[in-house]
Amino acid sequence: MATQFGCVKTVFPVATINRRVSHCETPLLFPCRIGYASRVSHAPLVGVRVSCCSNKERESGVVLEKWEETEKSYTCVMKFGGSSVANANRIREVANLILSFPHENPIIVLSAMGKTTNLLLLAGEKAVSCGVTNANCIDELSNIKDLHLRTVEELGVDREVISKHLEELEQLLKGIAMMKELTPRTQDYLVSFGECMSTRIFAAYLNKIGIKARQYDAFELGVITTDDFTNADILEATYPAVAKRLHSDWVSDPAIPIITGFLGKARKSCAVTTLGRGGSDLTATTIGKALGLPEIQVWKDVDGVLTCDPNLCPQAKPVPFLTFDEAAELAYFGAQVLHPQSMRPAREGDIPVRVKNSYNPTAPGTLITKTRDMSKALLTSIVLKRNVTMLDIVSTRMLGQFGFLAKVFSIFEDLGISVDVVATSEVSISLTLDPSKLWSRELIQQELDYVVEELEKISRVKLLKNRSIISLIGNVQKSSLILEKAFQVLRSLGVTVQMISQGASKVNISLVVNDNEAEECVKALHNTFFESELSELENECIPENGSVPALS
Ligand SMILES: Nc1ncnc2c1ncn2[C@@H]1O[C@H](COP(=O)(O)OP(=O)(O)O)[C@@H](O)[C@H]1O
Ligand SMILES: N[C@@H](CC(=O)OP(=O)(O)O)C(=O)O
Repeated sequence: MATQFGCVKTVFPVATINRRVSHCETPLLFPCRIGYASRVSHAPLVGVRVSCCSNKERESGVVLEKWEETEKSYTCVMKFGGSSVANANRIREVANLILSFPHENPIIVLSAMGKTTNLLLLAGEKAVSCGVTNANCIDELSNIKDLHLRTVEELGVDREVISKHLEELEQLLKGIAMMKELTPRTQDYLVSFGECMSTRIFAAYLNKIGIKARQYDAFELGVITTDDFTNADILEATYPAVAKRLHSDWVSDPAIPIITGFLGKARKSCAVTTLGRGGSDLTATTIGKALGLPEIQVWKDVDGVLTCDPNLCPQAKPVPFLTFDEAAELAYFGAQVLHPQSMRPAREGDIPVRVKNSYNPTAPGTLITKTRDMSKALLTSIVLKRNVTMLDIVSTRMLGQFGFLAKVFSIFEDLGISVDVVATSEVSISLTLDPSKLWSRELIQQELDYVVEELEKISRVKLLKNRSIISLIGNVQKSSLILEKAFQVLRSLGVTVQMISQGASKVNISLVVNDNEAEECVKALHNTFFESELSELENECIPENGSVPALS
């Protein structure tokens, strides 16, 4: 698969090329075989290619260097989620999909097969109370074993590639049963088996069919994180470490890297960490930034980012273009399709992210870039976050008292609780708390009790549970029109909005309503903004004749 290139005669300045590729108006990056080396890359300048350096580019007068013969290096990251590699058949299809881009040298990031992460979490929970002798009989363990052993058999690869992991997994569950506890650290180690096995199977399969591949565990590759088990943050040291390792392996022995998504290594304890559910997207964008690659692809089971969760609105349509800000907001406010932090490295590296469907590779997908033409955009997507807790906090002191907001937020900071949506007046604040922080049931009540107790020292507090945030992501320059339409819909449903907030990012308007009304609201809003005839005119939708991004 590695393509040798002829003698490269000219090269354009790194920054120019980087800018040109990243800002490529046409989203077709693959056919545009521009030499690429990135100013954000931590890798040495390699892989410069010139097969299609157009005249236009030459005329820009930036021919600077002569290069010796170079071998092509990595060209993009392709991340495949659990649904894309759910069984042997899917693995074959993904391998074919990768092969269908013969001129690319991708870096592959994989999630665990299918629902393996959920099964591992359930197995861990059961192990806590099942007793040591029953630990090897946990149903979820059997399901995981069946799936992985069946897959290696069907693919015709040696079961040795995962047999040690399956044995160790069983031992680990026995250990949890013996200890009768599952700490966040152990939980991360437990779920890491999913990605460790899927990548080993995939790499073995590629090698079997003659494509040279090399498996990497992210925690050995240089993905360094905080010690916040179950939700670790990637640290800066990751970028040079990953770039150095992947680059030197490429130079010494080129092979397609198959890397575990979702996992990292804690800086202090050196234990395995996870990046939060759906964290493989973040692994992909991190690697893309580390190597300064021209494109990051995340392959899912939907035709890109949609106008709404398709489980909620089956009529949801793909959104062809998004900005990093829109995608980040959408992910942060609960759209499962992207990990909330995944846009950060892509934005920092200014690397386009393409969301594609591995079940329907010819669908154009969604292209996420720094900027896009917003002149026709009204609403991009509607996102629902359920089971949110809202706090109404009214100062008991006099009007004009300064420092009230600071005191309130310092209480949240002390408790490590994130706040999602905020609306303030001089003497009152309404805010919603991030439910992902409220991880275990007992802790929720404890935490909330403590928050209220602390806040009551300076204010009157009303705690309102079972609320939902409906986020309207789009062109907030047109907020009057968005709100006019939205409130018409909500009024016709007889729904009272309890809080409204326009994000500083200027791409999001959040509305808080009761949980039991939220779904109906989202469906009606989606119908008005995306399904009616008028909405076709006001919103950007995929054109029928498809002048939208496509892969070569
Ligand atoms: N706005 C949205 N656009 C696309 N998919 C969404 C959206 N909101 C929720 N989803 C759900 O996200 C799923 C894809 O995300 P995920 O399951 O994390 O993919 P993968 O495991 O393949 O990485 C879809 O199957 C869909 O049900
Ligand atoms: N396997 C992990 C990480 C991940 O990113 O998965 P997926 O790409 O299937 O959402 C999870 O389920 O959270």
